[in-house]
Amino acid sequence: MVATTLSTGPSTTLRSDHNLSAHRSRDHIPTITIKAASQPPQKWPKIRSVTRSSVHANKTLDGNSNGGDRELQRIFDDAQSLPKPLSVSDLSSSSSGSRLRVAYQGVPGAFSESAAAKAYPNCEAVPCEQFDTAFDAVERWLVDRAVLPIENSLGGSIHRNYDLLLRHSLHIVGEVRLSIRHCLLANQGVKLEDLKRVLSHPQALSQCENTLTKLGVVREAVDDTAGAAQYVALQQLKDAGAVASAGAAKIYGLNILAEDIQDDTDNITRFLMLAREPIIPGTDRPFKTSIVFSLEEGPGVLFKALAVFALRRINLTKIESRPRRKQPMRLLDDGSLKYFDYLFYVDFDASMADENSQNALRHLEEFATFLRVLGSYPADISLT
Ligand SMILES: O=C(O)C(=O)C[C@]1(C(=O)O)C=C[C@@H](O)C=C1
Repeated sequence: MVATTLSTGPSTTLRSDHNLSAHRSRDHIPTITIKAASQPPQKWPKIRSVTRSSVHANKTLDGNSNGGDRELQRIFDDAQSLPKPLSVSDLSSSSSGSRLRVAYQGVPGAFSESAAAKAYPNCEAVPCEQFDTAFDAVERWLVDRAVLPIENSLGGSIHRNYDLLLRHSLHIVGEVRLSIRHCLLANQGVKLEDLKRVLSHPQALSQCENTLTKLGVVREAVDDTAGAAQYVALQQLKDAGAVASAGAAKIYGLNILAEDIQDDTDNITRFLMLAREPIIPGTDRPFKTSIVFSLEEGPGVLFKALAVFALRRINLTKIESRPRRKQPMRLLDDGSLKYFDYLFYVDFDASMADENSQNALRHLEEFATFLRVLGSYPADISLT
């Protein structure tokens, strides 16, 4: 028996136990839950330390007399296991030669899993129940990276994930763009006209708005596209379908009723790769940098902030504003009430190794009330 968690909407979470005997091939794939973060799945080495400093603190020398060689070996082993700054070469494999473990939200067959495979072709993709769990898994050294969808060409920004970037202190070390091709899946023998409801991730449902409206089905939001497919299969639903990938159809033994059902053929999602340590930015290839900042109230302040880039001919590729959660309202010096303090997330086409970028951020720092560099990383210039 495996516990599967499906969220049926923003506020309700449905937890049900399913017998996976019909799907034995997936039994071995551990999905990380919040609880599992403190009890790693058995095939992973037991992780005792969770921070860089506690890694150091745990390494004590053995004072035994016959331990000279052993001691040296241990020091050597310890040195090998200490975290090293990531370099660009770490983007496709782990420096120790072992497979990089990449956490993603969802179950096998989710688009985030494909994004992990695109970014790190030989990685071990580790399914997590929630994005928070994926972040946690990196922070607790259970995995090496997390993958996070951040924006989509049809649906726009994934706001919640912007908030997560700020709440955690992981670094952006890469990005990938993935072409998202949605299929309508159902159990064998179920026809299009039998469908009364369709389950999927809210982003996926909104990307297929036109098709689903034409079908006149009820839409039900769940945690991820592949999770929807898994649920439809496990429950052997006859009146429900799932919007998910062709890969998910294969994994969960579903039939593809319709292909490419997204509103636009070119449906692209941009994912970010996150790590505990930043990579050393280079200038040998196109780099992007992501920052977040806040500003004082006043006319033209945002204009001034953006000018620090324009003056240096730095191209901005994205700007997103989000209300500051902890301080939604505050009193200004003149006694008036300011309703929302905003955080501005900006991506620009330059590496932090460029003096030009460093000068721009130094300039911005002079008047920003808060500034954080989220990461400087190689731009994904591949065709999706
Ligand atoms: O549900 C999935 O398969 C995901 O990987 C999540 C997600 C998203 O959050 O945007 C990823 C890509 C698609 O845009 C639809 C859903």
